[in-house]
Amino acid sequence: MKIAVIGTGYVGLVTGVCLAEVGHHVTCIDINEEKVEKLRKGIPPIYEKGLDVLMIDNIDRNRLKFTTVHKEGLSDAEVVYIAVGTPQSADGSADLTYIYQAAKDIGEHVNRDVLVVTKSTVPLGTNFQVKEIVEDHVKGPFKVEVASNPEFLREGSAVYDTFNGDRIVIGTETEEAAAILEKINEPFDIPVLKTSITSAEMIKYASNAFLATKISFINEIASLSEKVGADISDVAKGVGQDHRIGSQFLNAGIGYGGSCFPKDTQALVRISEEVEHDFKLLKSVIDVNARQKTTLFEKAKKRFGTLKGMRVALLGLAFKPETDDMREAASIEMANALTAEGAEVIAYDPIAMENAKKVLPESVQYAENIENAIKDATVVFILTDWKEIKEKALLFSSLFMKKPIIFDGRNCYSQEETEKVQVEYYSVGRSAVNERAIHDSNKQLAASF
Ligand SMILES: NC(=O)C1=CN([C@@H]2O[C@H](COP(=O)(O)OP(=O)(O)OC[C@H]3O[C@@H](n4cnc5c(N)ncnc54)[C@H](O)[C@@H]3O)[C@@H](O)[C@H]2O)C=CC1
Ligand SMILES: O=C(O)[C@H]1O[C@H](OP(=O)(O)OP(=O)(O)OC[C@H]2O[C@@H](n3ccc(=O)[nH]c3=O)[C@H](O)[C@@H]2O)[C@H](O)[C@@H](O)[C@@H]1O
Repeated sequence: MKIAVIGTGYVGLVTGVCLAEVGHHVTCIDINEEKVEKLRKGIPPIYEKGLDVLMIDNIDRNRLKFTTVHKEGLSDAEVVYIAVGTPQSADGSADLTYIYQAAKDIGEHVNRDVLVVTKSTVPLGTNFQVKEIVEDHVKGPFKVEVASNPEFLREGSAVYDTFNGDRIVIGTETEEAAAILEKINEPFDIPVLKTSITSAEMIKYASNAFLATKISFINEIASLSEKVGADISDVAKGVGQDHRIGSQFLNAGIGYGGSCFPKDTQALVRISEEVEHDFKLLKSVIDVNARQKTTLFEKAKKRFGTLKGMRVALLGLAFKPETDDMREAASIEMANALTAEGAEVIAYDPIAMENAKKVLPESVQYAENIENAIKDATVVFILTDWKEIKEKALLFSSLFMKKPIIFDGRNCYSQEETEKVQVEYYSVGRSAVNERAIHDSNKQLAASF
């Protein structure tokens, strides 16, 4: 089938490449010339495992093209996917500027009957607006159908998720539109759920809101566990073993970040307000997450009094491992707080450092490896649980730091591991390790003055 994809971000690019991989002829359109230039050369502008190989292969097979010219991609497309961004507006709602522009672009350039498929996460009712805009701009007696086909991929495993998703949700007004999308997706061999457009739009927000709720819930239990002396790792394991609850998304930490949970939870609260529904639970989820982001910094302040003048190693900058995405990453708030406090920050991330430079304070220094970040640091903060960081941070801290102190926002190590290597260790939802010994020696030191 001839398919156009508007927007070549995480979703659009992965969708385009994977649709080409299963045999469709895909033209990806983006307004960003620099991006398209790279894409044409087979260089993905984002870090996603396995994407480059599939991209090059499908460009070579002539099934995948990239352009900045809408007409080129849209004029003979039978199906057009919209995968542009829907960022958060100042009032928390989803900003639909790019969606409306894409709809206008489609209307102006399609040259036949068309099915417009929205992959972007959009508030309820948006697909009907898209239909109206496309219809208002088409230059012929063409039939316009719309479908909501929300995306559930995770960054870092986007290609894998596309081929191994739990479900494909197809929301349409007609059976014919649903049948086209079913046919397109047949090669993926993933269960399809057909719904109305509005239900499909809701499924996406409800899924992200539920996952965010799970995270805030376990973070609340973590805070409580610290206070009563329980260990959140054991608690989460025990809770998750009940398969009605499930073990995924029960990792306590420094709160959820990324390009979707923060904006989609806010957007759903705004959607609720518009229909006079007070979504109390979701508002609390958001509040808990905001508080969670500061807990590690507060712990360090409590431990040291002030971090002024201290050299702090920040390990892991991306919002989660296996991605270079810095959107709503915990490292941003942490680097800002540390810098405002007067600390000297030296940061390291295996992949995200170039993107980090665009959003972290200018004074932040960057180390080329973990060893260099840790070497002269007084304290280490772990913010992203990259495999490399998990493997090296504890060992290197114990080897290279004069008095190793780690604040771990991702619970990378067991209490036993840290006890063994004599590192003063603070994590989330568990008691501090070696704290007493250090405090005792501090007391002795103080007494000697
Ligand atoms: N990033 C993710 O993991 C997921 C994102 N989503 C949703 O998918 C949508 C897209 O997200 P991302 O891919 O992260 O966005 P992104 O911001 O990475 O990419 C969007 C792309 O669209 C392009 N664009 C904007 N207007 C255009 C136009 N009129 N014509 C052509 N190109 C245009 C931009 O230049 C940009 O390259 C959002 O609604 C997001 O909530 C859904 C599931 C997963
Ligand atoms: O709509 C979207 O964009 C996507 O949002 C999330 O995917 P993503 O943001 O890529 O990453 P996740 O793996 O879900 O992690 C999100 C955040 O939650 C945090 N998290 C995750 C799991 C957990 O147990 N604890 C926890 O703190 C992560 O560190 C990260 O900051 C969803 O998992 C995808 O299904 C969805 O398609």
